[in-house]
Amino acid sequence: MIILENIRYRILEIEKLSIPSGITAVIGDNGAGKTTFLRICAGMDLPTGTVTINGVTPRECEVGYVSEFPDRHMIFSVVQDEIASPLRFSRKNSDEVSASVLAVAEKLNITHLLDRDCKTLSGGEKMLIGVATALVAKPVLLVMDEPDSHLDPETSAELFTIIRESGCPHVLWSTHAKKIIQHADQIIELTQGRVNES
Ligand SMILES: Nc1ncnc2c1ncn2[C@@H]1O[C@H](COP(=O)(O)OP(=O)(O)OP(=O)(O)O)[C@@H](O)[C@H]1O
Repeated sequence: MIILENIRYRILEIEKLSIPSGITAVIGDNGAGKTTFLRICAGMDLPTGTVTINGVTPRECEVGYVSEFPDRHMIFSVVQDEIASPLRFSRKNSDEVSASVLAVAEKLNITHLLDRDCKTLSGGEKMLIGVATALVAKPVLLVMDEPDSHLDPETSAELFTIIRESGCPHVLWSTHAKKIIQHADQIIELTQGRVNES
């Protein structure tokens, strides 16, 4: 369970919100606060109030974050090094890193991209590399900020199935795509920084 209490941060004002496990679609108009909400859930920004994921703060557990603009956050030149980065930074041994990178690349059907230069990828390919990099360390929370804005509907639907099958306990998926919203386990709708009660 993700629990937010007494949150005040920029546009956000959330008294109490409990998010069960599963895929949660985060929706709302432009400027409603979706990215701000995702960033505090991921522990990237620290609000007034508390955010916990299964009883601990986001910074005390493994969180994978996929930005709306994943190429802005890529730090390595070659795709496989980029995907490997969370594991290398946590000093996993190289055999384990290689096996995990290959496994996540196979799941996302991107093995043909592993040797490519990140700069040469299309927008959709960069998004899939961002998802692979976020998933490789088996996060307890996967946060994705409008991944479908760069993906064609078919790839977006495939991504939904892959994420569902990944076994990641908590997924926050900001989206405007009706199909994703329909298939999510729950929906959080934001209006000017507040959660709509439904
Ligand atoms: N660093 C910041 N400082 C001050 N205000 C900010 C900052 N970042 C975002 N905002 C404002 O907070 C509001 C919510 O922004 P946010 O990016 O969370 O919305 P969003 O729902 O993700 O929007 P979109 O769908 O357009 O991406 C906007 O009015 C935005 O201008």
